[in-house]
Amino acid sequence: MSTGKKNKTGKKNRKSGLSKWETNFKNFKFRFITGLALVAFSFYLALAFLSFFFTGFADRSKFDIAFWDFIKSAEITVQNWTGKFGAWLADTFINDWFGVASVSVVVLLFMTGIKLIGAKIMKLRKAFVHAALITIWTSVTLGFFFIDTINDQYLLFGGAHGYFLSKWFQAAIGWAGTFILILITLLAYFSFCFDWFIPLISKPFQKKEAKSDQSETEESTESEINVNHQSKIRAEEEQFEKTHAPLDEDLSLDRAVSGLSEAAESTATSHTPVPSHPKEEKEIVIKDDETLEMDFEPENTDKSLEHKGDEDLELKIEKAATEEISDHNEDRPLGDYDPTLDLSSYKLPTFDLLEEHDTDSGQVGEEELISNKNRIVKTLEDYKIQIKSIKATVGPTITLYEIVPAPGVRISKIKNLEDDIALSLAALGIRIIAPIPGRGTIGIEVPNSEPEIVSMRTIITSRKFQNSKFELPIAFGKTISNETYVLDLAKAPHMLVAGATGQGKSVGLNAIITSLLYKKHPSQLKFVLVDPKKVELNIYSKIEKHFLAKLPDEEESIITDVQRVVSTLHSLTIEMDERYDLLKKAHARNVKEYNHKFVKRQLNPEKGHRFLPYIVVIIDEFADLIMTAGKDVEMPIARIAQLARAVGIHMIIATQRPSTNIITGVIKANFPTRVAFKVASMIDSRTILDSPGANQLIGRGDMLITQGSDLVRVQCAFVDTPEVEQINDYIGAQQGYPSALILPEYNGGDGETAEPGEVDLSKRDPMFEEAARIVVANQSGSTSLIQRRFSIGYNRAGRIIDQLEAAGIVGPFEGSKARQVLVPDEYELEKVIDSIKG
Ligand SMILES: Nc1ncnc2c1ncn2[C@@H]1O[C@H](COP(=O)(O)OP(=O)(O)OP(=O)(O)O)[C@@H](O)[C@H]1O
Repeated sequence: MSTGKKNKTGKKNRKSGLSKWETNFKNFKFRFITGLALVAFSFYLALAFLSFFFTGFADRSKFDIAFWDFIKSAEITVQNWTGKFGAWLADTFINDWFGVASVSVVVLLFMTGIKLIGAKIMKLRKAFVHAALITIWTSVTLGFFFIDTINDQYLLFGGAHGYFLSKWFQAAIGWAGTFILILITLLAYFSFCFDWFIPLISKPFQKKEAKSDQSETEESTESEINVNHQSKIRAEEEQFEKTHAPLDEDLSLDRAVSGLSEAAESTATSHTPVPSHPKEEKEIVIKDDETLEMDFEPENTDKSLEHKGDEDLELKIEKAATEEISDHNEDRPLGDYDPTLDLSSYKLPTFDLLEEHDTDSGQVGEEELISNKNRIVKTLEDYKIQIKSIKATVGPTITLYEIVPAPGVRISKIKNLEDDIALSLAALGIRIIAPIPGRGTIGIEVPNSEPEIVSMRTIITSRKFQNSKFELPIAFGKTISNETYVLDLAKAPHMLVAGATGQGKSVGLNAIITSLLYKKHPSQLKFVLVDPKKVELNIYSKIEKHFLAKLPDEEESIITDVQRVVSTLHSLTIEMDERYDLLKKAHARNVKEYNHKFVKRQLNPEKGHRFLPYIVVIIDEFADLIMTAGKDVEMPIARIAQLARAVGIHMIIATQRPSTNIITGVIKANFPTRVAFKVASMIDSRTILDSPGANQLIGRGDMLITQGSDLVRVQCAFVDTPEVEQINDYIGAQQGYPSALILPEYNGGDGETAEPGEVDLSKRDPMFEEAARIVVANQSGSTSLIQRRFSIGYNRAGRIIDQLEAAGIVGPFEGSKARQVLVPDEYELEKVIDSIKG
């Protein structure tokens, strides 16, 4: 106790005036009062300025004396409503400095004031930069236009700054030059600051260009036709032959794959009508139709009928049919499939949705470092441990002191002094790493007296995260050496997160989701969110149509009910099996290879292939779940964890209670990446990390991460709930898919077990035959395939499968695997169908 007290007092005395002031400033009341004062002062200044415009003329002669003489003298009075001080301020700002543009000072004072009070407005740094630019520009511009009023006005519109600067410009580049400069800087400012500005001013030019392009084409087409009519016909004939040449099978399949994704760039570079986007494609084709019909049909037909009357024309009309042109274009080799074209206008969240939290805090002073070093060295000396050198690495919340002990010192001796060192430093959360793997030193981690908050914004904007080539990059925070820590969930491949209540687990989960949202397009990633507490993850329901996956007919996209969790997990195992089948058919080893082949159009969607988004399953409060559902959730989780990495399904499970009955051996064995926030006991730490340490953390996002052998201490990035809300609002406001990604339905296996004898084949589903053909063509008897292909509910698809089984087309139910198809080809199938009809 007494050591602590003494230490505290000592520290207080050592604090410089400046840091005391900083501490006060962090104090909410102090900020609030300062804010109020600034707002009040801004009003005062505004009144002073306003009054100056009316009273400045009357008061102007009084400003000629020195400031103090002016203020002190009781005889001098002014008409300005804000008295002599206000009058003097207004005169100085307006006449001596920036003229009317000085109003920006009032605005800035007001904004700073309300920001300190707690209002959420634009970033002050940004406001200052804009205000400075606007003030300088306005002052020079007014100085330029009112240059002649200098002698006969009490008011300098541009202030002395504007007057002198514009005078200097005029002398240097003349009045025309100055005028152009003023105009250009204004346009540059608008172009730089407002995204709508450049399109707005370039629009009229583009229209003209487009018009002249069109008329040129029309003209040239006409003259071409008139001048070289016969050669045009020949060209058309050749084109017809080309387009009607037998189609390569792959190409025709590719065309079906293409859907929305025709090469967009080709329209930009080529004058030939190449489809880009469905809309554009239509427009271009229609335009061509019109041109062609105009050129060939009415005019030429008529002309030839009138003047020529030969058979050529008939031939020509047929061959100039528009479909041939568009066919020709479709035959062009297609570019890569781009899954993001589904939502082509989707924009990743912008950085300004994230806050910069308290960037000024967390400076570790040299004093603190030296004092800690001395204490460490002294404690070691007290126990007769000599050291060769000591080095400090300052992290955001922790400083690592690395010691090289003198030869002959036993490492275990230092390790045993953990408590003594903690006592001498009067600090919690001291951790000794003896030795630091691969460094040959002993590390002592000491918490900083003023921990820094690592803002999510700094981590997301970091080069390391932005340039990351990881498939599923997670920006967790900063390591002890202040490096951004990014982890690839695709390689993790499953993660266990534990931490006692209030130690930063929820913030950690938000950081994980936020990182992925900042990197991935909705077509590339889906979340399955399980939140038995019902409050933590509910915030993400706004992005249901972009990033969430759920069971069919499920209303809520965030799963809170235990029974639904069980169904969802089983559904995920079905999805996993289906994905495995697809990978097998595609001869791909993992989802990355598979998607690469799909993107390169080497896989045919007609055969059931589809782009596979990553699925990240996040289960919060896993303990609650396992206590209620036990093996029912443990088994599917274990199964997914064992197998799903290759097919792009990754799990993150979080728990407050990392006891062995919750984190069972099966779970632990399949979750190699472990993240521990501060936990209550060393046993908990061992359960989660297989080593102690998590019990010695300092909380508030301090965490240990292991991906196998080594343990990394990371300060988790802080992302506050309002920021997460803003990101969700931003994404939610954009166009999404019609619904969340629908997972295969699972109904406890009931739907799959109808006895073949019970099925009446005379009451076949109208889609029976078509379904049979699809099943045989794909050689896969899966209910969800039928569900997807016909957009029908699970029950109906299940009934069709039962009928197919009764007809001997598919085999019996085989758990979560697709049924075997018993008919080898369509020829055989037709025979089966005929016999049923028979
Ligand atoms: N990375 C961080 N940086 C700074 N402060 C943090 C960080 N993470 C958490 N905190 C602080 O700790 C508080 C509790 O965090 P959080 O809500 O994540 O705890 P939790 O472990 O999820 O608790 P519970 O299990 O009860 O939900 C936060 O409100 C915040 O003030």
